[in-house]
Amino acid sequence: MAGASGYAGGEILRLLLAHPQFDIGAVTAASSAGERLGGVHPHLVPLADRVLEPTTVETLAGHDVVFLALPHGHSGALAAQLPDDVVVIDCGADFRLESEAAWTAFYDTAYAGSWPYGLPELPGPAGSVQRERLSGATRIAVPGCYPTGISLALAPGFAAGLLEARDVVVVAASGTSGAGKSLKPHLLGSEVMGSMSPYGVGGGHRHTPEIEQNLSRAAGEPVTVSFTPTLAPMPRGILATCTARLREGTDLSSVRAAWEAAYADEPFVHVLPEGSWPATASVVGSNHVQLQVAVDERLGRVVVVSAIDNLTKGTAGAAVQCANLALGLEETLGLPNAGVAP
Ligand SMILES: NC(=O)C1=CN([C@@H]2O[C@H](COP(=O)(O)OP(=O)(O)OC[C@H]3O[C@@H](n4cnc5c(N)ncnc54)[C@H](OP(=O)(O)O)[C@@H]3O)[C@@H](O)[C@H]2O)C=CC1
Ligand SMILES: CC(=O)N[C@@H](CCC(=O)OP(=O)(O)O)C(=O)O
Repeated sequence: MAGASGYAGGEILRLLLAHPQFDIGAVTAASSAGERLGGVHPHLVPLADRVLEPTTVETLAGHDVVFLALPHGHSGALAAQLPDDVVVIDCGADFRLESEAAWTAFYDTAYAGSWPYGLPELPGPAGSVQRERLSGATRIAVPGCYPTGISLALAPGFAAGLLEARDVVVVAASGTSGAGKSLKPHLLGSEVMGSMSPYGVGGGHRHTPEIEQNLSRAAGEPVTVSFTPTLAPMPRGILATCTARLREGTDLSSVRAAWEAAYADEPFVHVLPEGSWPATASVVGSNHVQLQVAVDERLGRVVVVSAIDNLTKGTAGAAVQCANLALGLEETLGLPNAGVAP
């Protein structure tokens, strides 16, 4: 586990502790190398006396599966030196985008290429689903947290041909752990508590091309998205409100039918019963995604709300789910099936 001292790495370790088929090997870090894991993640009691090692190819070699939870730009060089038959699951953005032009427009490191995209439930064209590309893969790029909730919310409508490809608008609120654990002035408690604030406004957030890539694949034509993230005063969770224009003649019953059909057999994605709405508190600590759909008949728009835990389904849960698929294990193995409340 590389990046074990970070938020995503800590969550992957929490899930692996409950996984019946994994033994945890080396745990690595950067500035925390040499420290006890219990010092940085006191909640991971069974691993408290493990010592964090430096993140090098030598410490990661010899494992069947390597999880990378490093800052952007650090995964490519490490992965390139690991044998091809080692399963590498990368939580960073480095291998998510298929378009070099999109990467260059939103990131300041060199384009590294793309790996199979680790969102198994993502509906594609003609009844396809992303999981088909993940079984047996040895390199998988875990999605960003916002793209997970937003893509799952809207893709069924595009795959079913119910939505127009323009004028898609998304506003999403994230808990502060989405930004990682390093010190950032805008994340100080006194700045965040009791306040919500937007950032990346005006189409500048780097998750925009990732969301567009996913929805364009589902639609079979280019989809453009206006995406505005906001920061919410909570440690975990993302609530995304996504709206798009319905094609002429599409009503609520055909919308519900399309979304329910897309996720009918999915263990982790749930279209809630009519009248119930997703809430971050309902999914914290679990690998579940909650969705609800509505139709604004006056404006001819669909409104889809999704809730995920950014650290579980939004990162670590997806990483373990993808590792299960890569290894041919049961996809749900070791993943938290119930959240914590209140
Ligand atoms: N937080 C979230 O909700 C999500 C995160 N991700 C992605 O997961 C990855 C990790 O994020 P997160 O855990 O939040 O970040 P954190 O800042 O919490 O952790 C970063 C980790 O990377 C290590 N690290 C820092 N610099 C280097 C370096 N130069 N070389 C090797 N290791 C280094 C840190 O070690 P040390 O502490 O010892 O310096 C730490 O273990 C990122 O790519 C992020 O985008 C993806 C989806 C959601
Ligand atoms: C609240 C917050 O700051 N969230 C992060 C998203 C975290 C994530 O999923 O992103 P990557 O893996 O793509 O870095 C952000 O907006 O940059």
